[in-house]
Amino acid sequence: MATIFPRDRFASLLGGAADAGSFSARRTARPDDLRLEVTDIGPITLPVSVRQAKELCLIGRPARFGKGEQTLLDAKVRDTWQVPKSRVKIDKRRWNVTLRHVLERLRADLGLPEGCELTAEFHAMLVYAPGQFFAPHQDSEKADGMIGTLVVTLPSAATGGVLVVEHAGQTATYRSSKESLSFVAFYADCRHHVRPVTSGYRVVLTYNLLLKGDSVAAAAGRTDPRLTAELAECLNQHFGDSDEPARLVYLLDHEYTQRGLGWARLKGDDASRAALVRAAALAADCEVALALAEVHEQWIAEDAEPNGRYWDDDDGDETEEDGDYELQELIESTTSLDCWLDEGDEATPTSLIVYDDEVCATTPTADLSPHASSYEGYLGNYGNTLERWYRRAAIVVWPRRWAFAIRAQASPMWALDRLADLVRAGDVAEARDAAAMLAPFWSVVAKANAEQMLGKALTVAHDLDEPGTAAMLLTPFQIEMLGRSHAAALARVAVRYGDSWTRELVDVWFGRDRPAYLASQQQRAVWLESLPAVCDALCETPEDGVSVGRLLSAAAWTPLRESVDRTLRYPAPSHRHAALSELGPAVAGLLLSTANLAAADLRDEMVAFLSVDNDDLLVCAMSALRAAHTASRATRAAAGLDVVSRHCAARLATRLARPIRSADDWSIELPAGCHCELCQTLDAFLTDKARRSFEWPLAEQRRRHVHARIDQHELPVRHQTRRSGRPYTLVLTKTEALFAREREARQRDQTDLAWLDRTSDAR
Ligand SMILES: O=C(O)CCC(=O)C(=O)O
Ligand SMILES: [Fe+2]
Repeated sequence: MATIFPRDRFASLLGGAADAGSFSARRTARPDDLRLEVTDIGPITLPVSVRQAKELCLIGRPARFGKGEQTLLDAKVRDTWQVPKSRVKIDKRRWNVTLRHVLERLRADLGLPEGCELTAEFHAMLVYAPGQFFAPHQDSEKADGMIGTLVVTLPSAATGGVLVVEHAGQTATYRSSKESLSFVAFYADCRHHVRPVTSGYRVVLTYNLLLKGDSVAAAAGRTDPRLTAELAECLNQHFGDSDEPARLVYLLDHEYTQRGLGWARLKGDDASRAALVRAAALAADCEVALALAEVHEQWIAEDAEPNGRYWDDDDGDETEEDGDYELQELIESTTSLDCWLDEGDEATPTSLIVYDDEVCATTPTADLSPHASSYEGYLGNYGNTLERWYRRAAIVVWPRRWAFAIRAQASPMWALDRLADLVRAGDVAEARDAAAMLAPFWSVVAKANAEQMLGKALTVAHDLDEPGTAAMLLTPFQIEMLGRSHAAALARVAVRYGDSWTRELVDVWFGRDRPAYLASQQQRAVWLESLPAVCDALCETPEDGVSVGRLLSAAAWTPLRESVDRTLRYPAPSHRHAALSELGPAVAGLLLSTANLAAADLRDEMVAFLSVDNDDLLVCAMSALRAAHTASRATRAAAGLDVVSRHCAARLATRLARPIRSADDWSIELPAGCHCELCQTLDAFLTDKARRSFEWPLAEQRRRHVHARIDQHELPVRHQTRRSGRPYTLVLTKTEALFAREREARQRDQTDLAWLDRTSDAR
């Protein structure tokens, strides 16, 4: 026998409990209850005559429909006449009594508890001539408190024009009456359509349905104590006595927009179920929140027989959105929650993924209509897959003893605020205990908004006065998030917990254990450029910010030097130089930081690294000097940049002192790399001053090796293959670029040297 999990029993008890309200309902009234006049036409007689209906069409305008924020006109979606509102006059005295009466019954039909009230706000008068219709759609919530739509159909001899309303896989159809006024109400999350009118004219008044009063509070008065106790028992079993924080997420049946979500405004059965869940939670010492859920399901699906009809019959039990596939097996479902409202409707920004073993629902998600879907067709291992996204509302329940952990998972920022509040109130011990509860999940949840949380986290970590918990709180962050605004808090926390604690933290922030791709080179470089400002701020803190700054810069140097070393090994000179030049500002940032911090050891190490005789490194050094140029002369000197500048100048001068290549010197240097017999032949040709071209019979593989060597190092040599004879002949020709490049290099050196002369006073 399959086990029934407590959470499933919970959902099924709730399913049986509700008053079985419907998502739509109909009531009727006598035609004399409506006295309606339209300007220029006069009183409308009921049943509506064809003559008056035609007159209404003549003064009508094509009706628009809402799509997102827009209202559109498209006769393929909505084809009906709308009579201008200003022309419609209804005798209110009589009509309001009828409406109140009808709405009171519809309230009950729709499963809304006594004690709350439905009111209707006139929206539009519509006339459907033969052939006119309105394709499937969902009404937008046009006002706060709007929970549905009321359609009042005037009696007429029309046929067709059936109103079809769908919700959670169920369909209701409403034909208009020849004699009575018909009132159809449905919730705003129902898809509905009007089928084409086949003969005569269909005339309706549409209303926005508003809910007055608190639907959940009204239902609360009528909850069955026995059922509440059973539900509470399910909660106790679900949570058991384990120490792991857990939730129960009960998915409701109706859809809500962010604007429309609120405890007081739950629709239909959701209201009475929510009242029960709240009562059971209270009995089981749990807390609750209302949330919006996005459910993503992935199914294995199979192509189905196409049925080819546009207007589906209502009695078919398959209500697939387009009927061309059938669901076979659920591969995966993920539920994420946002927009968390506690019992007082107070909102907490949330972004939380919940696990399947904490989710339950009375109506399975697959019975609802997805707001998006994509059919992948055949996909490797799985065959055809279908992905669907649904929006549902959810009630989240958790034991009060885990309140802090559960809320912290939903909103880490809230957790930090709460810890700060506790500290401020003098409850440091309680704050410490609460913070310790975050340990199992903090590194995962804090990553989401880490950037905005670092400042608060530093302060809280300091105030807890507990090194282990403080380190746990700070571990999820990355060095690139640290800005000058964090300096004071960082210095304070470092002084409080000491050197080796800080060193450990800084290492983690630099991603010692983090895959390299997580912090891109680019982000790191930008951060290094900002490091002097961070160090400035650190130096200004009353605490010992300088030693933190030294720790940071020392930790930054190792990976930066490795980047430079890696870049030096790029074979193509153009890439190598571009990348080395890009690293210059980061190198400058770090060097300037050493000046602020008087970190002479690190400075000397960096200066020595930059001052070796290497033409490639010169590119990086020049770029660093240019980037640091805006710093004051004293700072540049303290950063050792004057030494770097002198080294570059000397190296440039040496290079410029070399004789200019004579016009008949065609020798080219082949960079080291390969010593194979082909490369030796190639080298002999390249270094030969006199030879410009070389005809070299070579088989394909061997030709390819030679090509690769030439291209890899961007040598000024053209390679062509003459496709005659066997093997083909590789024709190598040294190009004029050899001379052009040398001229350009010399010019660049001159410019650089002149710039150094202008900008340095030390020479
Ligand atoms: O004409 C009807 O019955 C429904 C009209 C409608 O769906 C709307 O105005 O949004
Ligand atoms: Fe509608």
